[in-house]
Amino acid sequence: MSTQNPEVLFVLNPVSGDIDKSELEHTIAGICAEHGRHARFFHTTGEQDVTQLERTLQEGNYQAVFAAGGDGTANLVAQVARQVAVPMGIIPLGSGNGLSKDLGITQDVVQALELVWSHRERAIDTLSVSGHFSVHLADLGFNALVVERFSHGDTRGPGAYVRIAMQEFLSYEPAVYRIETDQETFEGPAFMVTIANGNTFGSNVIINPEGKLDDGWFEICLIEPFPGTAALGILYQLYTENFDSSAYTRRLRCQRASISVPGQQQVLVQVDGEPLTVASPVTVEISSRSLQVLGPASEQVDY
Ligand SMILES: Nc1ncnc2c1ncn2[C@@H]1O[C@H](COP(=O)(O)OP(=O)(O)OP(=O)(O)O)[C@@H](O)[C@H]1O
Repeated sequence: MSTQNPEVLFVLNPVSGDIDKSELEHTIAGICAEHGRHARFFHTTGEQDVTQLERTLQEGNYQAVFAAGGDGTANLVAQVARQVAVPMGIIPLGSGNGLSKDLGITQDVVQALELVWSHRERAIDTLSVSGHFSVHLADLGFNALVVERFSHGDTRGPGAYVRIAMQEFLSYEPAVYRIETDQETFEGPAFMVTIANGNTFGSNVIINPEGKLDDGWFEICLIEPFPGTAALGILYQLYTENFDSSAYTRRLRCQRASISVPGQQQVLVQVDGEPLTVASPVTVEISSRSLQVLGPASEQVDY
């Protein structure tokens, strides 16, 4: 169907966040039409989405592309949007929606749709984690294991993370990591090692409070092993509250890094919520201001 109105593509993930999205297309299309935009939809399948989305964006003439899902959907849209140079926004419809929170995007779906006609466009950094695109947070260690278990479970939503974390914690043994960055070297045990472009996990844990999405740097945030007496409090904080004042946190700020687990050929890494097994060492590189994003027009936050 041809239209005079600028077209906006919405990438809908039908399974994200355990949210029923059956009425959503109708709502989005109606609100967009009221504001002189023509909404089109791309439904993710979980298979070949990068290739299919790239083709869809190349064949169309889209003013913007919106990820309507969680952080995995935002990662998919970001890697393709960057490739085809179309700005992206996020309609938060996942379990955690960490990147949308870092961008100051409201978690109210209808309000977030205002980004279609009222926004501030900015360029943010992106990362390559052993060749895998990351725009938000990746990690090795405990959280990667929880994400991997979560991905095999049949329940989505934040409650499932907490339940799995509690189960896994009881038998978890922190590994020893060797981290070489362009600034310094660290070697020692860690409970988890987060590679942070952004600040905040979907659970609202601020793992990297000083990080900025557009400063050309990323942070490696370590949570070092903690005594058993502190365990429950830390675990609770990690999945429910801010975690920026812990005595067990260390940060390495850098532009390049290599992370290995001595004695292991392969390691489990979660990248923007997706679990992957990659060869050790894990290499991390930054592409400065390589992705155009649409944040709130009123947003004063310096990200
Ligand atoms: N049609 C589909 N059927 C099954 N899985 C899908 C489908 N479309 C996408 N996926 C999978 O959904 C996952 C991404 O979900 P997403 O991260 O957006 O939501 P979430 O995990 O609920 O939220 P968050 O990451 O914010 O916690 C990817 O693993 C992707 O392969």
